[in-house]
Amino acid sequence: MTAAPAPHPADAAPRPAEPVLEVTGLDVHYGPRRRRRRALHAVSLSVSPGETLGIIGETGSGKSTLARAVLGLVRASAGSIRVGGEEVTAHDQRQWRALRRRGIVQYVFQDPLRSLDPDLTVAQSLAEPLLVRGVAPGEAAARVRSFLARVHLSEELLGRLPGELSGGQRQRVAVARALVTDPRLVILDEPVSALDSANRVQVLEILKELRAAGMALVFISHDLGSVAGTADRIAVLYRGELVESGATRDVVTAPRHPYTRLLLGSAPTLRSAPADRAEREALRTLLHT
Ligand SMILES: Nc1ncnc2c1ncn2[C@@H]1O[C@H](COP(=O)(O)OP(=O)(O)OP(=O)(O)O)[C@@H](O)[C@H]1O
Repeated sequence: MTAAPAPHPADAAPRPAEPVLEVTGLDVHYGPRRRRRRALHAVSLSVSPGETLGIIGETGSGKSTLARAVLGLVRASAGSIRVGGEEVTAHDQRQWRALRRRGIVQYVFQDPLRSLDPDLTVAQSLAEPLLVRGVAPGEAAARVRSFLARVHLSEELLGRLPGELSGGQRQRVAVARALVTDPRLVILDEPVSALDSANRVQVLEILKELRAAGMALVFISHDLGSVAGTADRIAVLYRGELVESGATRDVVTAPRHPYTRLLLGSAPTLRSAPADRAEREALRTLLHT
């Protein structure tokens, strides 16, 4: 009997890419020991290269805490976080700074003034992450110009301070700053919530281009409508726990958890028929008492 021929490498099933972000059983608490309050419990998720994970939840559900934990700004009290294959859960501040300097993970917050130094011009803000990584000033300036084009901003803005830009321009500069180091993972915490609809559409288009370029994005929002058009998958946070996650289409068309149905009911444009008012009231009572 002859052995079956070894499969040709081209026939072998493609191996799934290693996740850029892997969070397993994450707990985060705030406050001193005696008055500790749990903000996240048993949160597990992963994001692969080129994938956008949307995280939605109402105010206080723990979205920003999750972003902060993944950026090393708050400590996990249980569970693990891996970024770019590196176990980072027990990293101290020095190790986190080193990881952030390597530019593997970047962030964009709702308020661009939190990501941008008000005393640095656009050119300085965009060049800074490159200079920190040892890129020569001439090359940094050239890369800054190319990134400005990528976020559809004119070179005329390079000499301006953040306070001399419109809100939409500021947010696009913050997005460009997050991109200059060519990160593998970008955490976006409510990146379009403060923008008018024209700027919102522009930033969402930019995010789609990034995803197409292979970046992994975590897009956090209280607004399912903003996330649904961009995310491949959606995870729903409720009172610090992930209550549902799945392909965006499945979560939007066939939500399993009552809280997800409630969120969908608040975003009627996503479904042809808005949720019935009485049903929504009943869900609210169920969830909030
Ligand atoms: N620094 C802090 N100290 C103590 N408690 C905090 C702190 N930051 C957040 N919390 C609490 O942790 C919980 C989760 O807050 P978090 O900011 O992560 O929610 P969120 O979903 O991002 O809300 P929002 O949409 O309003 O920003 C809330 O109960 C909040 O009051």
